Amino acid sequence: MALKPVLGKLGSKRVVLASASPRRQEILCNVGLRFEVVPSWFKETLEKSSFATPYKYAIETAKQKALEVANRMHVKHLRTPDIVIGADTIVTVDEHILEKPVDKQDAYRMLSRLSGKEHSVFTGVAIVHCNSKDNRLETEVTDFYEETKVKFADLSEELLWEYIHSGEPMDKAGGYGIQALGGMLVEYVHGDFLNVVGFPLNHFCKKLVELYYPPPKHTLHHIKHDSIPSVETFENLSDEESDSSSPIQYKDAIKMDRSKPHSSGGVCSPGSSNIIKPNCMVPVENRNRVMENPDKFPSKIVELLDGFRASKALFVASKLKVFNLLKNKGVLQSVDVANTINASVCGTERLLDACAALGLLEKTIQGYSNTDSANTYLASDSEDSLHGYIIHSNDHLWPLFTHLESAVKEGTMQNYRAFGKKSENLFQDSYYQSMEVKQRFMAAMHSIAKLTAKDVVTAFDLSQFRSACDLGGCTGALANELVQKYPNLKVTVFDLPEVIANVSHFQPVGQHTAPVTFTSGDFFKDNLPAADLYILSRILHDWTDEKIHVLLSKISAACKPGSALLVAEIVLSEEKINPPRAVLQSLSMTEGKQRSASEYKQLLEKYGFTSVQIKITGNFLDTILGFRKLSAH
Ligand SMILES: O=c1[nH]cc([C@@H]2O[C@H](COP(=O)(O)OP(=O)(O)OP(=O)(O)O)[C@@H](O)[C@H]2O)c(=O)[nH]1
Repeated sequence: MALKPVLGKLGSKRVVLASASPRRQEILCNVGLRFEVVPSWFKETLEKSSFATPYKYAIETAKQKALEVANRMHVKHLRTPDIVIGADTIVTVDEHILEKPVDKQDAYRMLSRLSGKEHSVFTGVAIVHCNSKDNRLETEVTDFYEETKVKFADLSEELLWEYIHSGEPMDKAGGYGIQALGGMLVEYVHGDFLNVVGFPLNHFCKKLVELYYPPPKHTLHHIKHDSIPSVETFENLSDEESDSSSPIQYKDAIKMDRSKPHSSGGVCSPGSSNIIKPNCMVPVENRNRVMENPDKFPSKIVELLDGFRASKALFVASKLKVFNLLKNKGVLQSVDVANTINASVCGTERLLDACAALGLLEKTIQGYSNTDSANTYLASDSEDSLHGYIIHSNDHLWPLFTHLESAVKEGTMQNYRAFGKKSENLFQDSYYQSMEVKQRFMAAMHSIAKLTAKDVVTAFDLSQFRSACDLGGCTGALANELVQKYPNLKVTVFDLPEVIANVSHFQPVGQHTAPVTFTSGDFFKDNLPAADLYILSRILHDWTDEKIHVLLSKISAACKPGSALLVAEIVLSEEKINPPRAVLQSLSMTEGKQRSASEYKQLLEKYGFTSVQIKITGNFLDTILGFRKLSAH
């Protein structure tokens, strides 16, 4: 039986993966499930000894992760999901439960314990169905676990340390990643390979079928209680539902995944955003067709190959304000859209169809209409609109990326080739002197800051601070979110005079919190406003080490003991290939670079900040908080 009908049913539901694990995201993306990623804040601290078996511990942790996200989305953002999926992977050996190592010594302890032995990997999974009734959240939990046995070869000390120094063990249960370098440690695997990687896809798919297509009552006796339903359960679908013309055959899908080690890269990893991921946005219908014969068809490569067309369709539809029009009018035929946007009917129809194929619009016999996601993120007048950033991507990033080959050869930004101007200092460059370019840039920063601000201000409890200064805070979007969350906090935005001169039309109307103060200056040259908390959001990755030295030295000097620095950036995985969003951003060849968690920690410590904590939100931006100690190095 095919999986397509189940995915079709889920296509109309708001599915959330409560996990920051890029592997889980990739595994689920690969089967064509459309979902959002909202990493759980649940701390994995349940008392292990209170569980009769290790798998019960993994299941309970998975459940708590999913419930935490369901509750948070319901209460905080009033966006109740339909389904939240949580998972937890653990390794057991000699009656010990191993989770992710806390440091290299811990990784050493784990790996030497596993050396030469067989161990079990358990992943507990919870599927939480949510329903909001009278503003109260009702949940129904389905859970299960999968066990896989893995045998390690005898590991020499040399190999063990070489592996640990690769950085790979740190975010992996048991301290190894079987899908990558850690595969060299393994002699055999008995059971589901993907279960070891972090998500038992086979069992999960069966569970979905069981939930959405329960077997007719008279066949129930074929299924043993508390066991995985047999594959035959798939046959319970009617002909119509199981559409044999485009099957993702369950066994084939598993075969494909097992035969190829999973790279942790991929388009669907965290860091892209808290909205549906681009390649998950491809409608289920199309994905299934592409994946029809996974062994013979390079679907991922084809998706990447077509990616530029998809991006450009989004850019042009945004530029022509198609999403605004459909938000205001509801449903329109292509001819009406064409007339309003002053474009050809045939061209408009092709564009609208492309947007529908990409899952941005819906197409029915009545015409075209926005999806919820388009109303929320693509119409320029929406609260959470990404319009500014999309236009910036089209007008600024797209020309730069057409010169990627030169950028790679020369290792420099391609502003001169793309715009005929050099851009050493953004706002002082003649290219940015144009009011239109300046405002477009600010609109782009504003839309990203608005989208990310909530995650940044809630990542840590900042209630202990009395004053904050957002350095390079541009339109004040983050500052405004800060004063909403902490009404007693006095927030100053410090940015270049040219920026401050243009902030007025980005200010929220009808906000009843203390106003944010805007101060102009150059954070490399001028004195910084006094504050207990300094914020650098999306600043550090753009500058050279020398400039960062100047900036962090100034902040460090301005900080009193107990003050802190909050950095918001996309944090790279230690192997530096995830999330792809950060890695792809680097291709712009700005003077700066993206950094991993350990690099940010080292950087902050170098300038006298201690107790550095890092929160991976899995959304657009991660956060790093460090406290100023008594004396600087
Ligand atoms: O061979 C491999 N084994 C395990 C992994 C990865 O290890 C982690 C397991 O940790 P956990 O279940 O706690 O999940 P987190 O990463 O903390 O993400 P959540 O936000 O879901 O809690 C998991 O990422 C596995 O993928 C591996 O990659 N290879």
